[in-house]
Amino acid sequence: MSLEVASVRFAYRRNPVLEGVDLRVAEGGFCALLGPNGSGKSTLTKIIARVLAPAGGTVSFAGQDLLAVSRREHARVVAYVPQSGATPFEQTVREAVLLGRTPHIGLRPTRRDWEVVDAAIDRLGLTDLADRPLSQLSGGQAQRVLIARALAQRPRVLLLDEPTSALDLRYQIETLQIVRSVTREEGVTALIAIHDLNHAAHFCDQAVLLDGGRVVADGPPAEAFDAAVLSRVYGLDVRVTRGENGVEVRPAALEPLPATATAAESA
Ligand SMILES: Nc1ncnc2c1ncn2[C@@H]1O[C@H](COP(=O)(O)OP(=O)(O)OP(=O)(O)O)[C@@H](O)[C@H]1O
Repeated sequence: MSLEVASVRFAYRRNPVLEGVDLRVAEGGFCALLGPNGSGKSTLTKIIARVLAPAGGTVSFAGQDLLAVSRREHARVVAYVPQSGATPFEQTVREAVLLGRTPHIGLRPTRRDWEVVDAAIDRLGLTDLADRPLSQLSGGQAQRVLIARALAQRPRVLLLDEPTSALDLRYQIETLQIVRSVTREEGVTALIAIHDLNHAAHFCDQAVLLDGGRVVADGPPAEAFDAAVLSRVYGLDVRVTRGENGVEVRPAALEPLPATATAAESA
């Protein structure tokens, strides 16, 4: 059982963005979707989330065609955390997270639904903010609400589009730990668009690198990260080191600088 994307093509008007993308994430896998700005990461996650329809290709999970099932069935399988969410009116955190239960709820939420909601709120460290309106949250707190909503959905596939972009260091790490534990403990399959190559290498078991509308590297990060490929794709000279702590990517410009005389010394 796996999430499979095959030959997916997409263009915005006449601007082709995805030109035959193939990838496969094993059930319970945690896959990083990497690539420079504009390489199509968001577009691909939106296609899997059915926000956009591809011009061609297929998306399936466990053999089920995710582009053909009903919206409700799709929402039972796939949860999507967009880059940022609309905060329409004075909805509270708890009400916003309850929206994640929509595909499971009958006429009204049950006690069990509220338990799942409160557990997701607790997991994202939002308990103290549960009754606060979304309009009164910081950017990072609002981002954590979107993640809690996706977890409350209890999906089989979790798609996250740069979910840590507004988070401080502690919550970046905690969020990635949470997603990893959801994959490990609950067998959820996760695909995360992310810019930090080192976070991807540390937390994910697969890295897929997009460039020019195609997949140019795919595999365990330690194998997929190649200095020559990354340098070409990002247009920046990078070094890749492999040590006890796994693989690490560093721009050559961040290598220690040669010692230079200070202004005071040379005066
Ligand atoms: N709504 C849109 N209309 C037209 N072009 C778009 C639209 N959304 C994105 N694009 C273009 O499609 C390409 C891929 O964008 P996408 O947002 O998928 O890239 P990305 O890899 O997620 O980028 P980033 O790292 O900056 O978030 C870019 O060239 C972008 O300008």
